[in-house]
Amino acid sequence: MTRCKILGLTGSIGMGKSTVAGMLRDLGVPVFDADAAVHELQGPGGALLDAIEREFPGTTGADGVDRQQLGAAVFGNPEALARLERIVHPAVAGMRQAFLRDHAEAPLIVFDIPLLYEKGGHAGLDAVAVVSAPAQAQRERVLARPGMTVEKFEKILALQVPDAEKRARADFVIDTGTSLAETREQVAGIVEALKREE
Ligand SMILES: CC(C)(COP(=O)(O)OP(=O)(O)OC[C@H]1O[C@@H](n2cnc3c(N)ncnc32)[C@H](O)[C@@H]1O)[C@@H](O)C(=O)NCCC(=O)NCCS
Ligand SMILES: Nc1ncnc2c1ncn2[C@@H]1O[C@H](COP(=O)(O)OP(=O)(O)OP(=O)(O)O)[C@@H](O)[C@H]1O
Repeated sequence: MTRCKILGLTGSIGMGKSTVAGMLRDLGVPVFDADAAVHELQGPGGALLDAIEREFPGTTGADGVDRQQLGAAVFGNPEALARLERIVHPAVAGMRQAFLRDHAEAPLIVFDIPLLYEKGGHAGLDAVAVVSAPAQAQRERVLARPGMTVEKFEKILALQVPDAEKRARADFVIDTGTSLAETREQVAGIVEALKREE
């Protein structure tokens, strides 16, 4: 039996990573979603609420973490963000290992990791795919989201490895500046190539 292959999926804010992750799931590929893991850990009854409340008093409640408030505390404050990451990242890594154990029989699995290049999460990956679109499309998508401001968007962009660098480092670039059908075709091509490869 050959070992299960692991593809890392990443991309900057608004580049279409969640949409592409959905396309991969439609093709039957198990996808571990790091963002969903964070939401679970920070949601109602989440395992990290006590630790977050101790470090950032007043940012949690019955509904879990107040993401607007915690985001305001950490985006633009590197020291605070580092404190939050020390709480969140080890817990996410544990969930990822459990997912891998649960899907060890699959020929291909995907780790959807928004901050793969920022936080150096390459270990153990066979390849990385970066989801990318022109900067103008990214900006329009992000600013259309409820609760997003130009200021918040720019703070987040400043924290992320530039798209051009991600593209240069990736094994595959998935273009989401085109139609959904064209993107779906690219995704299917990558899945086939990885499954074929020894
Ligand atoms: C501060 C929090 C609560 C804000 O939540 P909110 O729903 O407002 O934003 P969201 O999580 O959707 O992030 C918005 C954008 O910021 C980026 N971002 C989030 N955390 C970080 C970070 N630590 N470093 C750089 N960019 C980040 C995301 O990739 C995304 O592009 C949340 O981002 C968080 O807990 N971050 C720390 C944990 C982490 O590193 N998560 C990233 C996925 S593992
Ligand atoms: N060809 C395409 N491929 C992917 N998404 C597309 C495409 N064309 C338009 N879109 C739209 O762009 C948006 C991308 O949002 P999505 O939530 O997938 O981004 P994301 O990278 O996961 O964002 P974030 O990192 O901020 O969570 C969606 O509304 C999607 O419908």
